[in-house]
This record gives sequence, C-alpha cells and structure tokens, in this order.
Amino acid sequence: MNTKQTLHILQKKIQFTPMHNEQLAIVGPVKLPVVQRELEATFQWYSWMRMPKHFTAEDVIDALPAMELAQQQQSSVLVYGDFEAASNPLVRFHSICHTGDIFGSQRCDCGFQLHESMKMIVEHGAGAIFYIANHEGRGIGLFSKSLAYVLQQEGFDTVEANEALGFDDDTRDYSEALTVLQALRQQPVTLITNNPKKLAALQAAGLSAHGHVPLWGGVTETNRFYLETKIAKSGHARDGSWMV
Ligand SMILES: Nc1nc2c(ncn2[C@@H]2O[C@H](COP(=O)(O)OP(=O)(O)OP(=O)(O)O)[C@@H](O)[C@H]2O)c(=O)[nH]1
Repeated sequence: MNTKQTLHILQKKIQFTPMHNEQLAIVGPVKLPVVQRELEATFQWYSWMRMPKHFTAEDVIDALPAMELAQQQQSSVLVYGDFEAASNPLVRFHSICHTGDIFGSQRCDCGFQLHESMKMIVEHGAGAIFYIANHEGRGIGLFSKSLAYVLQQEGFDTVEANEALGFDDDTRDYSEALTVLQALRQQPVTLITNNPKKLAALQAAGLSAHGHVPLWGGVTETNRFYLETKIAKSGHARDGSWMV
C-alpha cells in the first residue's frame, strides 16, 4: 500500500474540532470488543490530541514520529450504542487512576467506579466513558500521588496530603473531554458521578444535563476514610442531594 492510500484510509477517521486557539484531532471510531469479569460488549473507541489550528490530517500523520507520544498522556472515550441520537445516554468523566484502575488498589474506589460505570452504560443501552489521562491524582500526577500516599500512610487525609505538597485539592480541567463530547453529541446527557464539580464543569461549558446518577460502592476498610473525606471536604454527595 502506498502513502497516498494510507492517508486516504486515515483521513476518513480523523475529525477536527476547534478548541480555543488550537483544535482537537479526534481519531475514531475504532471497534473495541471488551471482555471483563461481568461485562462483554463492543464499544466504539475514540482518542484525541491537541493540534495547531492549521493542521490537516496529513500534517498530523507527518508530525507523529517526532512527537514522542509515549512520553505523554493521551485521553480517550469509549462510546456505546447510538450515542448521538439516544434520548438520555449516560456519560462518565473518569479521571485516570493508575493504582486503582490498573492494579485494583483498594486505597480508593476508582477501579470499582470504572468497571461499574462501563456496566451501567451497557445495561442502559447508550453512553460514553471518557478516560481522562492527564487527571492522575486529581491533577497532581502519579509521582506526586505516590508522595501523597506516603503522607496518607502517616495520617494525613487525601486533601491535606495534596495541600502539604503545595497543590490545590483538585486541579482537574475537563475542557478537552467536554469539547469531544460536543463533537459526538449535541443533546443533553446524564452524568454518572458523585462529584458536583463535574456537573458544574459541563454546565459552565454551556452543555445541558439531565442531571446525574450517583455511583457509590466498592467500599472497603482501606478506602472508607478516603471516601468519607471526599464527602466531608470535597463536596461529594452520598445521596445525590445536589441533583439539578
Ligand atoms: N491526590 C490523590 N488522588 C487520588 C487519591 N485517590 C484517588 N485519587 C485520584 O482521584 C481521581 C478520582 O477520580 P474520579 O473517580 O473520576 O472522580 P471523583 O472526583 O472521585 O468523582 P466521581 O468518581 O465521579 O464521583 C483519580 O485521578 C485518582 O487518581 C488520593 O488519595 N490522592
């Protein structure tokens, strides 16, 4: 296959959407059959990256070898069902958690929430789970999170540990995921979350929501204090009382 034919195939799978003074190059859909312990489903997978505003698909492909993308984080989204047209799809903005999602760490509820929300979306019939890769440790990064865990082992709570390292409790920015959401669907969605800041970010971007569904579970002796701190200090609601 020659370069022209390769480009022709790839061009059809890259869409551009403006974002501030740049643009996002969104690749997909790619068919992704997923098998987990209690889930077997085929998702449509999209990944995205910020690119200079003038870049075409050809420019993107030409630039790739020099970008060293394995040294950075890229986010993606798994879409299920007729996401664009469904009347009320479920959406989760899931922040990367290397320890919880990959290793199954019980210091947090992240692994439980990731797998449970994928199941909820499939059972519901339509939705999307955004896996936001530059959110590790609520935005402090993996290395800093390991230092925060050292402090937490000495009695700091999760908020105090971030602050002791010179960070705010939560520095996450949802703007890229929100831009991709808008590219994939224009109508309201329902968020799967216990975190009012996520719904506020959606609304601040001018997107409408039907509200949220809470996702509690996976509570163990090792993550109970962490979850209670999120309720006491970070505004998380156990009962969904901040429903809009
Ligand atoms: N700094 C820090 N980050 C943590 C800790 N435990 C989990 N995290 C991070 O917290 C984030 C949790 O993300 P989410 O589960 O998407 O968000 P959330 O704010 O809990 O809200 P919902 O789960 O949607 O209710 C991930 O980025 C984890 O890496 C911790 O003890 N310290």
